[in-house]
Amino acid sequence: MSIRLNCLSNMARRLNCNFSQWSSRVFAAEFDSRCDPVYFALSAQTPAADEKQSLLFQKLFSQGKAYSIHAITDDRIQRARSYSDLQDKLVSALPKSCNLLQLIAFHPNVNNSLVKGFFIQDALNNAETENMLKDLVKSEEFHLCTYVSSEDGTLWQQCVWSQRGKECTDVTKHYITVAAKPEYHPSLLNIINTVVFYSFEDAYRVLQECKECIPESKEVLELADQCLKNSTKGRFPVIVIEGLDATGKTTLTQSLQEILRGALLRSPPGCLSQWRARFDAEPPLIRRAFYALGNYISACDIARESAKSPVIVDRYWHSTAAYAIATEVGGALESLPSSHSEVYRWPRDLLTPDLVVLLTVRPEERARRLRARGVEKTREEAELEANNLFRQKVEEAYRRIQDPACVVIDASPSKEEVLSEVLLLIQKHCNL
Ligand SMILES: Nc1nc2c(ncn2[C@@H]2O[C@H](COP(=O)(O)OP(=O)(O)OP(=O)(O)O)[C@@H](O)[C@H]2O)c(=O)[nH]1
Ligand SMILES: Nc1ncnc2c1ncn2[C@@H]1O[C@H](COP(=O)(O)OP(=O)(O)O)[C@@H](O)[C@H]1O
Repeated sequence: MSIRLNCLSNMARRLNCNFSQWSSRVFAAEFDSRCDPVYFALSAQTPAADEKQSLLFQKLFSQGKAYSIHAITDDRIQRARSYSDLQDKLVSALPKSCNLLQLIAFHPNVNNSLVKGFFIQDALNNAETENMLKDLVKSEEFHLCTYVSSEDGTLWQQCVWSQRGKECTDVTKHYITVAAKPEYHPSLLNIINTVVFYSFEDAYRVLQECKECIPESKEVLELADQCLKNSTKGRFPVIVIEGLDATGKTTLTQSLQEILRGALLRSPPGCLSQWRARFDAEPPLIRRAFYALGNYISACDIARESAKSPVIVDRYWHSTAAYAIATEVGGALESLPSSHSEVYRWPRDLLTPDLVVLLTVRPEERARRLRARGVEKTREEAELEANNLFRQKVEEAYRRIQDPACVVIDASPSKEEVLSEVLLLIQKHCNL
């Protein structure tokens, strides 16, 4: 089967669907964030013998008809929001006979090359599925493919894409081949300046790009404009208390404020509280940029207050980075970036605290305290409750952040015991 690449590339260019971005990528179809994805790639030529394809066939293509769909717009805000909307639409509209997998298309070892989409297995080969997907493609900038096996059992991808209602009628097929498992889980390519931000400018730029679609961004940017980008810490110590919900941060920080006669601050700062729920509803790119700017605005308050007294902060950059990394990185705990990875690097332009204390509590004790407190959990905390692996990833990401690293404290004992241990720590680290 000769592949008419030239024709396809010309057509792709005409349809603003840069074909080469697909043919040179590896695809990772993830059944469950707890196990390794299945990796495959497109091949312009049919390899002589590809016995491994039968494994691929078993895992991905033997469950009825298969499709893949990706948002292809170059606008990262629109792509992030389209992906989030697409997920909601697929979950609600796909026939029950379908199995929905996350599908990542990426260039191995190229940061930010990752395009997220979905792989759909339709066990009953339901015509309704294809019609529903084609309707989706007609309304958005999506790249829709179907997968077919020919008489000799080889697997092919047929691309059917649309440019807002103009469906391409000429389909071309590409041979699918098994791809080697990359050195790192592909989600690691999507962390730096996509879900974790290492400079004020990078976070600020994301919200600037949101001004049209999220008007509240303008007010957040105005507050960020008022903060000094490189806030310099005053002469008094700055102590950050970190930990999952219900580890005792609020209780401890209030006691520390009284005893040290200090200022008690938090991130995101109170001035952003009114918009928190609004940005929590946005995809990670936007949400994490919001929390990142919250840290810079808090840093401005910390700089001012630390000129007058010790400052205690309830959550700061460790929370922002740990939750973002743990949410983004799929696969087992081992998939997390290694301890020396640059993703754990403190932002050079963010005020650095003198001491960061990470409170840890046994899961059952934490659950007891959450119940006792009775406060509504954030979506992320509900996820922590349900997903032990996610909780382990958040805690491990906290521990891997350096400069400054967390000092880990077992916060299971009584409030008084935890308080006295942390006071000793502060005395030792901050000469207070
Ligand atoms: N503060 C903060 N929270 C984040 C961030 N990223 C995600 N979150 C979520 O927001 C939740 C905590 O929000 P907070 O306002 O700190 O709630 P809280 O009442 O201080 O939580 P606890 O005091 O830990 O119970 C976390 O459990 C995460 O689910 C971040 O960068 N900063
Ligand atoms: N050391 C402790 N031992 C027992 N209960 C605690 C302790 N610290 C806090 N609590 C209780 O656990 C619940 C959660 O504490 P809180 O300070 O709100 O945690 P966080 O701010 O980390 O979410 C509260 O009801 C609080 O009274």
